[in-house]
Amino acid sequence: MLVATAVPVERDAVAGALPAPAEEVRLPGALLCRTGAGWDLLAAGVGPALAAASTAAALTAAALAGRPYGLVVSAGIGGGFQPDAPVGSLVVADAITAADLGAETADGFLPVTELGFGTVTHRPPESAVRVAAEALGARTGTVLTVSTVTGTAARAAALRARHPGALAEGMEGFGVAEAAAAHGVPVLEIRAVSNPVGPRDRAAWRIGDALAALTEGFGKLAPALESWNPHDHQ
Ligand SMILES: O=C(O)c1cccc(C(=O)CC[C@H]2O[C@@H](n3cnc4c(=O)[nH]cnc43)[C@H](O)[C@@H]2O)c1
Repeated sequence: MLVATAVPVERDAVAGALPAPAEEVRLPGALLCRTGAGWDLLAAGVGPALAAASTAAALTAAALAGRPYGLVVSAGIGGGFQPDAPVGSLVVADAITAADLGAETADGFLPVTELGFGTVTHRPPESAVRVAAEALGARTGTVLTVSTVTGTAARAAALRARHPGALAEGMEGFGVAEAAAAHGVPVLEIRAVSNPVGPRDRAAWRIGDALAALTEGFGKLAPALESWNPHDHQ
């Protein structure tokens, strides 16, 4: 299993739930933290492009070593749409959607798929989403990937109008999912809500609480996913 977070403090929060010792493995474009429990952890960088590049490097290295990953988990803190995803709660993505990948037109936003390109949504295996959500006691819904953190009520409302099932937003999930899809590896995204999506209010961030939720969550998630069959993709 590969867990891709954005920054080292998120990676370390996940590592806090897994058995030591951890060994560092330097790869071209990625520094893997290998736990003794079959989980490789990667601080893949902030934003979808760097997260995709780093995750792809780790996936390629594993494939070339003849030990391909069975699952990639994009994990980290994120913004929660209120009131459905309160600060401190965990969200499991049933859809990982690039919310700002497209074109702005006089008639509104057009996703790249309507321009004839690529994809804007990856859907994690239903069975893995179910197992993860039950283990975590988390809600499931769309997690949006944005390149610009939402900072106004108007933008939050526009995103919710376009994606009524959205519970959270982050900046890496879609990039990690693109890399996983290119390797034919299933993907999950887990967000621990550190702040509400909406008007910028740094005083309202609860990063420590979200990181603690991530550690507590992975303590339950890891054993649950270890018994998930990666060949059962439904
Ligand atoms: O300066 C701000 O107003 C601001 C608000 C929220 C987050 C940031 C970041 O720079 C953190 C980006 C980092 O954390 C994840 N994250 C956390 N909260 C959000 C959010 O509300 N929307 C999108 N991403 C968020 C993200 O995945 C990055 O890794 C700054």
